[in-house]
Parts: sequence; C-alpha cells; structure tokens
Amino acid sequence: MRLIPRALCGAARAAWRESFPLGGHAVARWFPGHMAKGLKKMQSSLKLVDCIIEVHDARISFGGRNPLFQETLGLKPHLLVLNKMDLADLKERQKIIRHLEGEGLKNVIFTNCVKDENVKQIVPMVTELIGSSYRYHRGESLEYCIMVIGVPNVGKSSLINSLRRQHLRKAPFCPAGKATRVGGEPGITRAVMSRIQVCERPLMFLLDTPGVLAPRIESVETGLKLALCGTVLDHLVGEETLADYLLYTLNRHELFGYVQHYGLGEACDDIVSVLKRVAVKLGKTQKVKVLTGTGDVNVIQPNYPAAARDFLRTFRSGLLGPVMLDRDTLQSHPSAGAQGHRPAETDP
Ligand SMILES: Nc1nc2c(ncn2[C@@H]2O[C@H](COP(=O)(O)OP(=O)(O)OP(=O)(O)O)[C@@H](O)[C@H]2O)c(=O)[nH]1
Repeated sequence: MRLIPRALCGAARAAWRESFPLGGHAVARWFPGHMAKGLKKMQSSLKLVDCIIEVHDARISFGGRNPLFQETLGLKPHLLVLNKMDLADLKERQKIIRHLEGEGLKNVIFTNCVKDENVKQIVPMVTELIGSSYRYHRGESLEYCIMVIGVPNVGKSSLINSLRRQHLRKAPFCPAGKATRVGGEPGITRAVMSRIQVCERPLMFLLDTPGVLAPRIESVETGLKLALCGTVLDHLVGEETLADYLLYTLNRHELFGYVQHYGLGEACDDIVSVLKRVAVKLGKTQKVKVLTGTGDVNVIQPNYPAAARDFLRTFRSGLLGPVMLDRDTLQSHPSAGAQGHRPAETDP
C-alpha cells in the first residue's frame, strides 16, 4: 500500500470523529444456539485434553476473546495463537506481548496460517507446555490431545490444516493437507468436534471446535471490531454501519489507503459521501422508483449496500493496509507512557 500525501487528508482532518456513536446497537443476539451447544460439548471433552490452543485474530489482540473459555477451560495448559498476523499492524509487537503477559497470558505466538508463518513453532511449544504440567489421569497416554478453541472465523481450521502441512506432508488420506473445512464466513465449523492428527512425533491430535462467541460481548465497540474481522455475519450488524465503523477507524488511525484505492481524491469522514463515490467508481448503481406529483419516476441511485460490501471486503483482504483495532487499549497500557519517548519497537 502506498502512503498518500498528508495534503490529501488535511482538509478532512478537522472533521474526523473522536468517537463512534454506539447507541441503539445490541450485541446479545450475536450468540446463536449452536454456540451454546458447542461450548457444552467442549466442556464435556475436557478430560480428554492435554492442552488448549486458543486462536484469536491478531488485529484484536486484547478484546473479544470469550471469557467463558477462561472460566471453564482454564485449568489446562494454554497457548494463545494470534493469527492473521499478515493483516495486523504489529509494529509494537513487544508491547502487545507485555500487555498480554500482564493479563496472565504467558504463551503467545503470532501466525499466518495461510502462508504457514510461525506455525512450526507450535508443536515444540505445546510439547513443552504439556511436559511441564501435570496430566492428571492422562499421564500414561503416549499421545497428546489438544483442543483448538476461539471465536468464529479466526482461523482455527486453517491452523489445523497448516499444522498438517508442516508435520504430515505425506498424510495418506489428505494429500493436500486439508483435513478440516475453511471458510470466509463465520460459523463454518458447527457443533461437530473432529479429532485430527497433526503430528507423528510426538503423536498429536487436535480437536477442532466450533467458533464460540461470548453470550455477552464486553462492549458494542468490541462487537464492531469482531464484526470488522468477520467474526459475526455482516447483516447482523448492518453492512453500512460496519462500513461506517471501518471508515471511522481508518481515519483515526491515519490509514488513508482507501483514498487511493477508490480514487477518492481526499479522505473524508462521511460514510454516505464515501459510499456514494465508491459505488459510482465501481459502477454499482440501482434503479429506484420515486413517487412524484406526476407519477412514478425511475431514478438511478448509488447502490450503498454493494459499495459497503466492497469496502469491507477490500479491508479484510488486507488491501487497505495492516491495522491494530485495539490500538487504544495498547496506548492506555501503563507501560505505554513510560516508553512514550522511545521509538516504536519493531520486530526483528
Ligand atoms: N489473511 C489471512 N487469512 C486467514 C489466515 N488464517 C485463516 N484465514 C482465513 O480466514 C477465514 C476463516 O478461516 P477458518 O480456518 O475457516 O476459521 P475458523 O476459526 O475455523 O472458522 P469457524 O469455523 O467459523 O469457527 C478463511 O477465509 C481463511 O482463509 C491468516 O493467517 N491470514
């Protein structure tokens, strides 16, 4: 993504919103019945499990994880995999890790399961975690059984497929390494829990689980971040609301890739105006009947929902640049002030 000259965004800067109006949005209904079933099933399988791998989206490193996982599955050794690192702004990766350590999350790894980045480190980490913990009645068992959990669409199935590609190149039944279904929409893995081999030595099986959201998401804004990352179906939030939250976020983070991507000329904080120009640019218009004093007249209008869908899709594919949706939490962390004078920590 090319950076755009500051002059292009200067005009709109004064008008950027400081906050996003959250009133009127409900999040409770984002927890469908199959998720409650899934969580119950996961709890009942816990005795078969030696370690839990929790997958989450690296763009929301701190929010949106399901607190029920912690409460009900928290007794086992735990590894947090922050996936989709290719879409996340990780300039401050060390600060993120320190923040998570402060929350008691000591075992954290960033991955890209599409390109198999960092996935090789997982089996040794899990083996070490299990080796240094008490396995209760599973001490005799030579095989390791790992449960993969996480909210929907964060890449749980992709992680399993990636592990198989890394460790079972000659898997007899799955030459392409695909053991579990991957999808761009949340809710692909339903209540079924499949047991899938991912490694020969040590002999390791993973249980793929359905994505389970918290019955109550901590705040409406966290819900919007989850939705931006594709964790809840767009129509439950409303594509245009979501597109507006995306625009608000991009402008606040000074990520102006959308201006060039859609040839808008300058940044703007008004979603109606942006979607109108996106629709015209993409040729997405629709006929609408308007009742006038002399009868019905057909007028051509921009197709706002289609423009909103394109805006969201473009963002999710990474074309608008990497983003850290929990940037505010990171900046409000106590260590942020102490390091304020230091240059941003970049990863090796
Ligand atoms: N860019 C990027 N996309 C990824 C990565 N990992 C997974 N995806 C994509 O994210 C989408 C969801 O992946 P899944 O593996 O189906 O996610 P899941 O958590 O199993 O989904 P549910 O079954 O809904 O709970 C798919 O379109 C994947 O191709 C990653 O590291 N980077």
